[in-house]
Amino acid sequence: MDNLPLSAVAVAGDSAAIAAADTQLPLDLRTPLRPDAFELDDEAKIEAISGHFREIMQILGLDLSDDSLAGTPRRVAKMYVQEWFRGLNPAYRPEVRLFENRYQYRQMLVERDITLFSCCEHHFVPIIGKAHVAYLPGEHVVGLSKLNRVVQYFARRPQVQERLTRQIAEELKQSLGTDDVAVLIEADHLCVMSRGVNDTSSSTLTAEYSGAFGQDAALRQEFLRLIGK
Ligand SMILES: Nc1nc2c(ncn2[C@@H]2O[C@H](COP(=O)(O)OP(=O)(O)OP(=O)(O)O)[C@@H](O)[C@H]2O)c(=O)[nH]1
Ligand SMILES: [Zn+2]
Repeated sequence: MDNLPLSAVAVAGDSAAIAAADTQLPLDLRTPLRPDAFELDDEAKIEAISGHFREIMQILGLDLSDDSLAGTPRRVAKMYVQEWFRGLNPAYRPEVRLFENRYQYRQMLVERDITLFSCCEHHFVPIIGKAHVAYLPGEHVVGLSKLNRVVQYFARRPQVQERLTRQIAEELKQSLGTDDVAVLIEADHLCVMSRGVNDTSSSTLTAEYSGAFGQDAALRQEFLRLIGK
């Protein structure tokens, strides 16, 4: 399995109907995935990726018999499947539990400075930043940690920041049962910082305002004030 060619991985799922990811999102917001994306289980993916990463290291001229390098292919494969790209798998989509809004809290609720760790899908290097999300509660409120979990689920994929921002907003709208949602992401892209233009001071801000946040400039201003912008 270690050296399973990529073509074999591709052929494996051609005919099977696989639980698709992101079916709750509009087509244009879904992360582009192959139909056979979940044919291999996590362990099989780790084995296959280890083999390919070993080849990459060998091509670079690294001696894999060295103690420090020997375990790297498997370490990288585990990191990809179990951590960095965990959010590709709909099995890990967080369950967002709602509670009755028993105190009739009607003002905006903001969860700010949510740690965001993602991966640039163009260069496969980290995107590191913060997400701020807000919503206006109706009859229900959400457990706070679920807001962080939704951010993390979509962040743990190969991403572009624009799609990440809109995926989070759309998921929150659906799971909270309201259009009144705001998402703002500020992030550093290692592809900009460490290579190419090598700019270590610029950062990228993206925002999505829907429902009342889209219509009411004062509400948007209040959100920006609360997150310190
Ligand atoms: N819009 C957008 N672009 C991104 C994001 N992450 C990386 N990029 C950009 O994707 C672009 C890829 O452009 P290419 O010209 O194909 O790649 P490249 O030759 O490596 O480009 P340079 O980074 O300019 O060296 C670069 O301009 C990146 O800065 C993102 O989240 N959103
Ligand atoms: Zn990049």
